[in-house]
Amino acid sequence: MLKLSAINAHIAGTPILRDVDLEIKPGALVGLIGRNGAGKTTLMRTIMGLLKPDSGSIIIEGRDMTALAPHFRAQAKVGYMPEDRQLVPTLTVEENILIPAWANKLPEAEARLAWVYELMPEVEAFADRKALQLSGGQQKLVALARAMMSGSRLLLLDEPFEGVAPALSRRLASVLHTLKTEGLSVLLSESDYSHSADLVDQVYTIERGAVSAPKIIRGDVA
Ligand SMILES: Nc1ncnc2c1ncn2[C@@H]1O[C@H](COP(=O)(O)OP(=O)(O)OP(=O)(O)O)[C@@H](O)[C@H]1O
Repeated sequence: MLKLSAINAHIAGTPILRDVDLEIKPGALVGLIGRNGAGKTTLMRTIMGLLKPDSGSIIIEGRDMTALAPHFRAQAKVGYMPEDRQLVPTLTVEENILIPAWANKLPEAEARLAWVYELMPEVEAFADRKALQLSGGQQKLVALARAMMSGSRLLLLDEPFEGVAPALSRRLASVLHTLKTEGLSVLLSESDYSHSADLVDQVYTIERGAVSAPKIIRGDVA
């Protein structure tokens, strides 16, 4: 599904990612664990094409995406939930969710929205509210819903549990579990194992921009 080979990337002249190899098999839920500043966000932004690597390759579903612009990821059915949510506060929840569909002219937007609402009926319940009227945890659910609009094959979730109250965390975990049973591949970052331990099949750790060999948690991944 996703294969990164020997990725190096810098920000403002400082090397951040160092020789990163990482693979996500179809249907796998993979953790990326590292402390603040370890490089999790930089790695996700690089996979999404928002930061161009200095060297290495990014293969998604067998296609070399290394030099391609971010919108090719949406076409390849990859969705991204940034750590800071990045909702447009003055737009409604539904408008925020539909942004990737409009921006990337995704086909079947209505069917995808229906699927998102089916998995997260609580989001449909506040679909007409402005994003700024929601709690931080509710905004995380909306950011996940928005990522799911384009991400029907692979989802990159940057610290989805960060700052989310326990009840919503459990809800988020249950949605991720359902997505996995539907065959989606997921890369999920966290600063420790507290929420991902029971969820992931495999874990990579990242420290100062270097990613360790994967640790297998569950062996049922293709
Ligand atoms: N815009 C930027 N300018 C300069 N340095 C940056 C910038 N963004 C990130 N960095 C540096 O890159 C390194 C990796 O940051 P990154 O945000 O990828 O880490 P992270 O693991 O996602 O941590 P966090 O959980 O704090 O977001 C850090 O040392 C950070 O200071």
